[in-house]
Amino acid sequence: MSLQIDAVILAGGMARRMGGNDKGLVELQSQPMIKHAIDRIKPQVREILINANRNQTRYAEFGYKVISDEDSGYLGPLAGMITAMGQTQANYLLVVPCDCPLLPTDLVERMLSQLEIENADLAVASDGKREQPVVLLLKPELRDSMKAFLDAGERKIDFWYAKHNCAVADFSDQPNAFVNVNTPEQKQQLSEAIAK
Ligand SMILES: Nc1nc2c(ncn2[C@@H]2O[C@H](COP(=O)(O)OP(=O)(O)OP(=O)(O)O)[C@@H](O)[C@H]2O)c(=O)[nH]1
Ligand SMILES: [Mg+2]
Repeated sequence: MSLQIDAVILAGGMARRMGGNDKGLVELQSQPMIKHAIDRIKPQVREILINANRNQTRYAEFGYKVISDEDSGYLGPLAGMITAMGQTQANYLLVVPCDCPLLPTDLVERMLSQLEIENADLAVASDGKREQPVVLLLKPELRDSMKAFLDAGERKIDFWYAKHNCAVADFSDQPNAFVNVNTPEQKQQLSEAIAK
């Protein structure tokens, strides 16, 4: 039986730098930002879960299951990840944010390959300069470890994955794939770059 991989798209943040507007629904090139991420990820996984803490009805219109953080205190991205880890029955869970519209089309393939080469528990993507802590491929069994970390009051993802055997998947050949849209200015810049 081949490996099953599901994805969660994190859209559960407060998006303060976007003026509090729900970032996944903010439009880029006439499409909600999350739709760009869905289009990149859909061909690469079995099922998509959308993680959102508001506008759940609107997110459901994309046709995927919408899940909200088990802990509704806006604890950060780990809160969305742990919720999704408890819902998937797949062998691996891909985690991506809703605000990276140009994600690699070979993201899963390369993350899984690096994870297997290193016999690791999870993989994190790197653009060659920086690790992308919200772009992860992980085993759902890591849920207990993440729970203990959150229960201890810890919030930083990179501190959590440093406790595990974590492979780094190198995407330095496509550094723009992880361009992150956090502000209206960044949205405008990306819009102009795509139009060129
Ligand atoms: N489920 C969940 N996801 C979150 C939470 N906070 C951030 N995220 C997600 O994590 C990813 C990276 O977070 P940021 O880009 O910093 O997003 P943000 O916190 O909404 O934005 P700022 O308030 O401007 O920092 C995004 O996909 C967010 O939707 C949270 O409390 N719960
Ligand atoms: Mg961001």
